[in-house]
Formats: sequence, C-alpha cells, structure tokens
Amino acid sequence: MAVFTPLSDAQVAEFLERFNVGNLRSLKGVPHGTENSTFFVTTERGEWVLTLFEQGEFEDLPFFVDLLDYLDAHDLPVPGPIHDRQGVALQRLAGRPALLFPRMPGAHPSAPNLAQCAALGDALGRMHLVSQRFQGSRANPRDLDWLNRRHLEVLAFLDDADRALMQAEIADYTLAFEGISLPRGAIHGDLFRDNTLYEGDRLGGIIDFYNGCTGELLFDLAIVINDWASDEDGKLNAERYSAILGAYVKHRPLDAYERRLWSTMLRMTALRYWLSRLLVIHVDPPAHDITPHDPARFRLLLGRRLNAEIPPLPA
Ligand SMILES: Nc1ncnc2c1ncn2[C@@H]1O[C@H](COP(=O)(O)OP(=O)(O)OP(=O)(O)O)[C@@H](O)[C@H]1O
Ligand SMILES: N[C@@H](CCO)C(=O)O
Repeated sequence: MAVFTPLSDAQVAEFLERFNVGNLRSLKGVPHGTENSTFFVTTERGEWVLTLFEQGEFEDLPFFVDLLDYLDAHDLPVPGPIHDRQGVALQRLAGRPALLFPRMPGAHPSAPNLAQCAALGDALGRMHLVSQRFQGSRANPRDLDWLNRRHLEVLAFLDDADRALMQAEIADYTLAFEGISLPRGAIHGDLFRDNTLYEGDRLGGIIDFYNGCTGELLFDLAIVINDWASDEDGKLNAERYSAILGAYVKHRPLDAYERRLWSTMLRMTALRYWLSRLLVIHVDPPAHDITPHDPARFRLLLGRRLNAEIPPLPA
C-alpha cells in the first residue's frame, strides 16, 4: 500500500489548477511503492503521476528536479517534472512536498529479454554520457564511506562467516579504490527492473530517481548488472550481461581503471544492497508496515561474484 496520505478529488482538482495540464477526470492511489504516496491522475489532456514525499531528505528534492529536468531536456526516457504556470515544479499539497509528472507508459519487466536489456544499456550509456556535464551535486549516500561506517551496525546480527566476509570485503574495496579516480557524473543509484517501464521491447521510462546522486558511473552500471543480469541462482547470465554492456559501451567506452575495478565494483554494489537491506531489518525499520526486501539475495550475489569468473567486458 503506497498511499500514506489520502487525497480527495477536490484537493487534487484544485491542485491541478496551478498547472496547464487540464481538469481532473479521475484519481487513483497506486498500491505499489514503499516510500512515497503516489497517485495516477487523469485529465482531458493526459495521464499524470502525483507524488507526495513522505520521508527522506526533503532538502534533496531540488537536486532531483534539476536532474530530471536535465535528463528530460537531453531526450532520456525519464518523467520530467511538470512546472506550474510560474515555472515552479516543487509544490506543497496536504502538508507534504509534492511533484507532478507525466505518466510513463509500460510495465516493469520481471524477466527482461535481450532486446529489453539492450534498450536499458543504450539508455544508461546515453544518460552517463550527458550526466557527466550535469552541474548539480549530491554526494552518493551509499558509497564506500557509508559502507565503512554503517556495516559496523549489522555485524552483531551476522554469523561468524558472514561477519568475516563483510569485514574482509570492505577492507578489500578500501584498498582497491584508494587513490583511484573513476569517471563521475549524475547516476540513478537504484536502477532495478522495477524502476523501469517497458512497452514490449521499448523502454518507456526510467523512474524513481530518489537515490540519484553524483558519483562513479561504474557504480550505477554494476547495480544494473547485478539486478538485470543475474539468474535465480545468482549467477551472471552471459547473454543479458553482454546485451546490456554491449549497448552501453557504444555510448560510453569504459576506461582502463573502470575495467580493472569492474569485478570489485560488482561485489561492492552487491554488498551495498546486502547491507542496506540488513539495516532496514535490524537497525532502521521503516515507519510504514511494508515487507522488507530480502538481504539474502545480495549475500548470494556477492558469493557468486567472488567465486565465479566475471565474463569479459565488451571492447
Ligand atoms: N512517472 C511514472 N509513470 C508511470 N508510473 C509511475 C511513475 N512514477 C511512479 N510510477 C508508478 O508508481 C509506483 C511507485 O512509485 P515510486 O517508485 O516513485 O514510489 P516509491 O514509494 O519510491 O516506491 P519504491 O518502493 O519502488 O521505491 C512505481 O512502481 C510505478 O508503478
Ligand atoms: N532497490 C532497493 C530498494 C529501494 O531502494 C532494494 O532492492 O533494496
């Protein structure tokens, strides 16, 4: 259930008057999502998504608006926030920060085919090409510093083998990344399958940029590979791996440091989700009654990335 703040038709009809999007025809709460209240809004001019922000860093919202405006202006398939008649995107409604977006077409791909993987790699490559010139800045909230700090809070909940693994891995990443500067830019930060929408093989939209930040582009790519190209047993699926990366490098070839650190980055981003999911369960339970994601999935992926050879990167 993802309507934490209910809205009436009258409230939304009045809200829409601030914009040039037409008059309310229907309003429907979206039953997915875990963090924000989301509504599908229909007017005679089209379909829109209204998001009320319930938690998180409200001071980061202008960064997300600027990033989405920028990517939208560069023809990436993202929902560019609708600006009101005065040119302002970030609003307040029912005491919450609010944004209105165009509704992107399509559905989440649970088992993406190779054409869908290639479409994702293509869009991410195009995004990273332009995002290196994005002027905004927001530190990556889940970077290596965060891993180093926050893993200490979950060690007590792990068995001896997992505790030793987590500590050894983080020490290894710290050494591997020391003094190395990888290409940086704005990144999505959480580009899982359920943050994309497809109509057939066409990528209709990349959504949920609320983990967006500026950081290492390779971090984004590794998150994508771990989610999109892992089979049920956690092993890398060579075909999906090649489809995504092959399409990506056509826009942004990887440099020598990125190639050298690729397998480490795959492990680090697997551990990033293992840790964030453990923190949700043991340390920071969500304010709302939602089913937490399973940390074991990313413990499995980490083990696979450690113990199996990573397929070569495309040239
Ligand atoms: N612009 C959009 N176009 C179409 N559907 C959208 C759009 N924005 C959000 N949605 C739908 O609403 C759902 C919830 O939105 P969103 O992911 O922003 O919320 P959340 O609470 O942050 O959820 P999550 O748990 O996925 O992080 C999405 O899974 C998607 O189905
Ligand atoms: N994609 C995240 C949840 C949202 O940040 C996860 O799977 O743990």
